[in-house]
Amino acid sequence: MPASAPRLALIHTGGTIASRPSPDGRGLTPQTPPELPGLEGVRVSEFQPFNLPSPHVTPAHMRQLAQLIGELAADHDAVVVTHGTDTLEETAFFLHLCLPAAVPVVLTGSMRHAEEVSWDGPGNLLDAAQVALCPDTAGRGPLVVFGGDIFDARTVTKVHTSAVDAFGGYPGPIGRIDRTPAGPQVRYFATPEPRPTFRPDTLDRRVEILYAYAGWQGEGYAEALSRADGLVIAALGTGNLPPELLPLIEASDKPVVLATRTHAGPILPVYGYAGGGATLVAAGAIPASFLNAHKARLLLLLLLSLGLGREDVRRVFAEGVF
Ligand SMILES: NC(=O)C[C@H](N)C(=O)O
Repeated sequence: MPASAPRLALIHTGGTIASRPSPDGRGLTPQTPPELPGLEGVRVSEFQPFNLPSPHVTPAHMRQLAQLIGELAADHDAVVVTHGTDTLEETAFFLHLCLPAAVPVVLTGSMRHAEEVSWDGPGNLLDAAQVALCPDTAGRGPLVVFGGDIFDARTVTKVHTSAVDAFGGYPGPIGRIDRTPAGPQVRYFATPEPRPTFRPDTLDRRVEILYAYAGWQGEGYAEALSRADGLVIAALGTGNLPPELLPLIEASDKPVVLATRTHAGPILPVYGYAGGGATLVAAGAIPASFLNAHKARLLLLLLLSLGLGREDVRRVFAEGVF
């Protein structure tokens, strides 16, 4: 292979793309990482920092991955990460927040395992590698490629528990890869925006998520707030809550971020009834903009770990530059 051949780092972390039925008959478990099919003229180096089902992945693993990618970026042109789909969007967003956009990083996974007829692992992996190596991908930072669609780490979300097209998210893919007889065709529909990185030395803060529902009177709120350094609430609609939550939020001195449990759309503090978004924001709550609750949690975790206070946290969420 010529010395000028592109260098790709392939990082395996587990998930269904590495899974098979376990020999003890208990069900699927991560075992062997997938092989990258049909990519000629590329020098591929493989790494496996851990081999986990993605429900076992924590922010500490995400940080470990960010550090590894930071090291590999010095002598690789692009990075692909295989990952379980359940928390893939969280790892993608964490990497998006921590890594400079100059490093092309593409995450992918599969919804079917290697012993199923419709295994989607090899196709997704090849797509991810080709997107990562595509010159137009440079400067976009971590992306997710699944089913030929290319997603922004901020907006991508798992939208189906079992379908092969498991990823979506408002306002949809930012690009697409298709295979043609002439080779892969990658098209982008959006241009990247400049953004800062958030890189604390340690992840030593605790952020919990509470999920709002009709009739919630704040059960669990005080306990969560006493344990945590900040809370995210998956609130109703544009960021509204039952009236009982208003005095609880008013009395909180720790950051309380409002996301929505609705699958798309921003937090807008417009309603003035007790518990309406306008009253919650006046009481100190911080709107999460378009981020879902689990991504807002990661941003809040990084900001608190950087030592930011409530007003600086509010400013970062309000500016929306992340
Ligand atoms: N399709 C998958 O990868 C789901 C699996 N439970 C995981 O996230 O590890």
